[in-house]
Parts: sequence; structure tokens; C-alpha cells
Amino acid sequence: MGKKKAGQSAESLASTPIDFTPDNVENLDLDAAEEIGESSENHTDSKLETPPILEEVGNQSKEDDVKKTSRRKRKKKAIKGRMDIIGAAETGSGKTLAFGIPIIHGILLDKGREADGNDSGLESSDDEEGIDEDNVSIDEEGVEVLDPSALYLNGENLEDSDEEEDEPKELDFETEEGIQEPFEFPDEVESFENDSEIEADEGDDEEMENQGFGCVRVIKDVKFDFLNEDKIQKYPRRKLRALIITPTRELAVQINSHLLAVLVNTDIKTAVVVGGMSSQKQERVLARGPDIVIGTPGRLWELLQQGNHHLCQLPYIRYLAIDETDRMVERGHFQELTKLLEVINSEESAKEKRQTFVFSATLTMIHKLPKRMNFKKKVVQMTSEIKIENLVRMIGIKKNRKVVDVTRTFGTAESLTEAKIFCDKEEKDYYLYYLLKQYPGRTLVFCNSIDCVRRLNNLFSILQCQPQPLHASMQQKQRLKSLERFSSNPRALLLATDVAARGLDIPNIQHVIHYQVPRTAETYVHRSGRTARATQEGLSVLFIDSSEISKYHQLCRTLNRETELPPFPTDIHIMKQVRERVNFARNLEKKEHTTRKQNVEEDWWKKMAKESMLDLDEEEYDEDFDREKKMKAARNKREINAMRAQMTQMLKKPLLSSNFSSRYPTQSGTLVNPFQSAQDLENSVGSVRTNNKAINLVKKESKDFSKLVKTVKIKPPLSRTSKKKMKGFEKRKLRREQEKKRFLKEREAERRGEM
Ligand SMILES: Nc1ncnc2c1ncn2[C@@H]1O[C@H](COP(=O)(O)OP(=O)(O)OP(=O)(O)O)[C@@H](O)[C@H]1O
Repeated sequence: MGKKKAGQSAESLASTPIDFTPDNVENLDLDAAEEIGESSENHTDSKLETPPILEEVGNQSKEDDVKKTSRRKRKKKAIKGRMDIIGAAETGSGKTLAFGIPIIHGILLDKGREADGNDSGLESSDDEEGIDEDNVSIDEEGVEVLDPSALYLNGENLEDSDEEEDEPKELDFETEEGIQEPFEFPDEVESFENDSEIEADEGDDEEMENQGFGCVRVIKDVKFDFLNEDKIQKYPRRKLRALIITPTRELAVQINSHLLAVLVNTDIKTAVVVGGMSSQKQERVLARGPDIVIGTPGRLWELLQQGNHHLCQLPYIRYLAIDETDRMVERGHFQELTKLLEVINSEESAKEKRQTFVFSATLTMIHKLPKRMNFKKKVVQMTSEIKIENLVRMIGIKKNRKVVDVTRTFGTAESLTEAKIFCDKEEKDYYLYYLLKQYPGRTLVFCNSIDCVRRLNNLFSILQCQPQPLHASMQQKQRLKSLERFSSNPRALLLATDVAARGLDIPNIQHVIHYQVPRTAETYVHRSGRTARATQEGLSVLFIDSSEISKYHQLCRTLNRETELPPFPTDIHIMKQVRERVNFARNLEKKEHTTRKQNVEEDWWKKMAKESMLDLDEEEYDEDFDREKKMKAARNKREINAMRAQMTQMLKKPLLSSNFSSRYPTQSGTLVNPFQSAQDLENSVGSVRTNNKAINLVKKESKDFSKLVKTVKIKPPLSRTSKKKMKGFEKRKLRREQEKKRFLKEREAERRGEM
């Protein structure tokens, strides 16, 4: 279940799989929070390390303050200063709690004030009393640790109320009536669809990346029908205090799960509002007045449009968090977010009191212009500062804000080991199978399209790798089921599109494989970030074919990589067997696919004829033809069965021949022995950090690779050829040819290195 037991520490939180079972998600409601609150007895055992980004937020202050103020004081300022926070930190570094804890803390303070009949909602950033000194301790490593019990609803912790402003007129929540009329978006608000200038072309990534994002436009003083003061005053509901918006449904479910673990012993209630699940049920949950709503833009907007009473309080929320913000505000995505933000920002006075958190691992990542664009005056290079300024404008972030960027130059997580495999397009299946067999462990494979996921799913099912698919065309219940199966098996394989690239926190994913070079560097960072989370190590392998080379080089440029990713070493002795198996599986898959297609077509004709009440023409009915067809179908079936049996026999043989010897240390260790039992693997995942031979292997090989690369001299002949005054397209063609040559040379060099 998504519920966490009382007293659960962040560490156990990190290693506890989130329950993605559809039943659990269906039942995600306020009872969960209540139950946890009631059942917890030993919560004081909890020890929560401050997430690094939260600590950084604390360390951010005016330069003068840095000298004058003690670390603790500065931290307290930032935690409770109620500044808007724009945060960038590497994947898996705990950003969820970095906004979750301040929100929960703030809500508890607000509730305390309200109970005292005093509700300004504003704290002074100079105020030092928000977190009780007693609740902040110093751990063995000298790190300040915030005792979660400081967050529990208890009188002592909620006493501080150093208001700066008088509370504007509060809404009356006493009446029992609600709003019934469906909401219609007013004409004066420009909808995204009407703006041809900002229509995005999915394929035009480069332009999009260079210009940043721009779907969100804040229009001041817009009046919304459903926000009519009279109507709002009829609310019988509890206050909606915080909204957390995420780009995917799974992420919303996960954030709810993380928050519930911290909400032990509080009376704070949460609700998840996402598409693909019963909206009636979500309305029922909202009717109970949760304090925090976590949702995806589409369903939130849908319910708001229908005049949902609880969501109608959106302009008055005190806390707004937008996770994966750079993705959310990208052009062409989440038009509903624009509309939601217009609603949320429609009350100026409430907006001033709101605290907004925008977080992402790639928030400050920028794309360097291609060299050929550098000389064009009209083209302006995007910088992190411009990107943040855009965000501020789009989301309506206050002047009182902090920008916290603790990302690395490379953008990826520090504990991540990266490698690449150059190969032909057709060879990718071989390498994928090779990696799965040689390095068993929880593996997540990313593809650029749903078709690719489907194809691999069929192929790797035949190869008995038990893959789980995950893509946007699946039903939500199936998606959650796939995630649940993946999370519960330490050797599982998940084949996913980028729907799983951001935010998902599945414990102990050991390998991430990019079957295709992702479209943007951001996607690469987020995909890779599904492994190497919360101080664990992980491996990311990027498959590159010749058509993807320029995309790969662009990726390296954006990630500030001066040297290329090291190659992942493969064993050619095993590759021979791998090819045999995969080729056989491909043939089988092709045969099955053709048969399936024929059956579907035939069924379709029969169905159409039946629906149209048409009888098949007796004269046209050819008995011989029909018999032949039946015989062919039976033959196909027999052949398929025979091939399946042959495949099973083939797969029974161990992949490693008895006389196999390799100069790579691939014969022992956690990720190496393909015949290690699942239980052993499960026991050893905790010690992956030191035992991960796949990672050690890459690290060792990368040193050799650096030397190797130096020996391959590639001189750009541009200076020589430029005498001829080449045109732009000629230069590009030449560059492509050079890249291809270089690619082939490197591959050759890699192969030589393996012999
Ligand atoms: N203070 C902490 N101490 C130990 N573990 C933590 C702490 N905070 C968070 N974690 C754990 O770290 C893992 C990653 O956290 P989280 O999902 O919030 O990362 P993130 O920064 O949001 O990653 P992403 O950028 O991929 O969304 C989670 O399993 C979480 O339980």
C-alpha cells in the first residue's frame, strides 16, 4: 500500500517501494492519512536527514548575512522565510521532501494560528522562531537534522506567529451550499490554442530548446465566473491549502505516498487528482476537503471547469509546488497548466501570501547554440538567468524568492556511471539482450516511441525476459500494474517511453538503458536519474547508431562534456550466441505478428459483415480457397509451436560456454553472474555501491578508452576546405561525413580493444 508505517525514517522511505497497485491508487483517499495518523505511536523514533537541496535553501542568504549569521540561523530563515523557491538539484536528491516538508510545516503553523484566531499567514524572513531550536539537532557528521516531530501538530511547535501584515478578509466556510453551475472559461482570456505564434512543433526540439519555454502567460485581474465571491462564501468545506502539480499521474501518486510518510500524526489530509482514474471517486475525495491536492494539470482543470467546490479555492491556496517545472512549462505541453495558473494568480492579495516552489533537476540547464548560429546577431544565447526570469514571469513567482542551484556541470547525478555503445540500428537488440543476460538486475529501458516499446516487448517476451511495458497508450490501471510488477522483482525489466523518465522513484534500479538517443539533454538527465538515486550507485548505457551521432554530440555539448562517454565493453564470444538467439526470436516474432495480423483482418471482415447484416456471397464463396486458408493457418500454428519449443531449448542452455574466459571481471559479483538467484540479488542490492562490477568495469575501461581516443586523430579539415568557400549545407555534409568516419574508427577501435 502507499501508506507508510508510523515512525518510518527517510532511509526506509528511500528503500520502500511505492505501492502502485491500481487498487491502492483507486483507494488513495483521506482515510489513508487518517489511518496513519491514528496508528502511529512511535513516531518520535523517526529521523529524517535534511535533503541536500533543503539544506542548500537554508544556506542561501544575502552575502552579508552569510558572514554575520550562524549556519543554523540562516537555515531557519530560509526554511520558514516563506520565500518562493526556485530549486535545481540532481535527480534522486530528495526534491520532493524539499518542497514537501516546508509545505507541511507551513500548513501546521497556519492551522495553529487559525486555532489561536490569528491568521496572517506571513512570517518574517528575519523571524528565528519557526522551527524550535530543540527540534534541530546536529548529527554525527555535523549536519543539522530536523526532527520530523517538529512538524507534528502540537501546540508548542505552532505557537510562533510573528505576523507582518494584517489578515485580509477571510472566506466564510460555514454554509452548506455549494456551486452547481459548470464553469466556462471567459472569452477575454486568450487560450493557448488560439495563439498560432506559440504553437509548438514536437519535432522542432532545437528551436524549442534555444528559446526556452513559453506556454504560460499570466493575465492580471481576470475575473472567473466560479470565483465569484458570493459563491465562494457558500463553501462548507475545509480549506484547500496547497496544490502540487506534476507532469505525470504516476508521479502524483508517488508524491502523495512520500508525503503520507511524513504526515504521520498530523491531521493534514491529501488527495490525488489524476486522469485515467474514476473522476467521480476523486470528486468524492475532494468533497472531504483535503488540505493538499496533488494532481496532473488535465484532470485538475477538468474538475475546476466543472465547478468543483474544493478546487474553486485555488486562488487562495497558501502553497503551490510545480514539480518538474521545466517540463511543465515547455511549449506545446500542458495547456491546462496555463489556465490553472491564470486561476491561481487571479487574486493579487492571496498571491502575495502564497509560497511557490518550482523544482527540477534540469531547471537551469541551457542549450548552447549550434556554432553556425553564434554569429547571427538576432539569435540570443539562452542563459540560466534568462531561463529563470522567464519562469518567474510565467508562473507568477514573487520578488521575495531564492534561486537554489546545486546541480553538477554535467547535469547527471554524481553517483551515476555513464557509458555508451556504438552499434548499427539492427544490433541494438543484441546489445540489449547481452546486457540483460550479463548484468541481471532491475533494468529500465527507454525508447523514443510507443511502437518501439511494443516491438521490444514482443521480442523480449519471446526471449523470456518477462518485460513490462509502460507508455501513454496503455490504460492507467495497466500502467500502474506494470510499475508494481517492476518494483517488486529485483531482476525485472521495464520497457518505457519517456512517460517514465521524470520523477519516478523506484528503489534499486541498477541499470538505465537508452535504446535510442533521447531527443533532448534534459530527457537524458531525467531518464538516467531513475538509477543512482539517494546516494546509491547506478549505471546508464546509451545506445547510439550512425543516424544518431549528431544528436549524441549535441547532447555532449549541452551536458558540458569535453570527453565522450566511455564505451561499454562487450564480450564478442558471447555476442555470437546472443545474435543467434535474438535472430531466432525475431523470426518467430515476425511469424507470430503476420499470423496475428491475418487473424485480426479476417475477424474484422466477419464482424463488419455481421454488423451490416450482410451474408457472404454464396457464389463468391470458394470452398477450395477456404480450405486452403484453413490449412495454411494450421500449418502456421504448427510452425510457430515448433519454433517456440526450439526457442525454449535454446534459452535453456547457459549463455556462457564452459570454456569461456574473459579478461573482464564479469564472472562474479552482484550484477555479473547471470545465474545468481533472485534472492541473492535482492540481498545484495543494498551493497551495490561497492559490488557493482558493471560500473567498476566501465570505470576501468573508460581510462583505457581515453588513451585510445587520443590515438585516433581527427583533424577537422574545415580550415583547409574553407579556402574553397564552402556553402553552409556543404560544410554540414562534410561534418556529417567526418562524424561518420570518426564513428566507424571508434567502433573499430572499440572492437580491437575487446579482442
Ligand atoms: N533526507 C533524506 N534522507 C534520505 N533519503 C531521502 C531523503 N530525502 C529523500 N530521500 C529519498 O531519496 C529518494 C529520492 O527522492 P526524490 O524522489 O524526492 O528525488 P528527486 O530529487 O525529486 O528526484 P527526481 O529529480 O528524479 O524527481 C526517495 O526514495 C526518498 O525517499
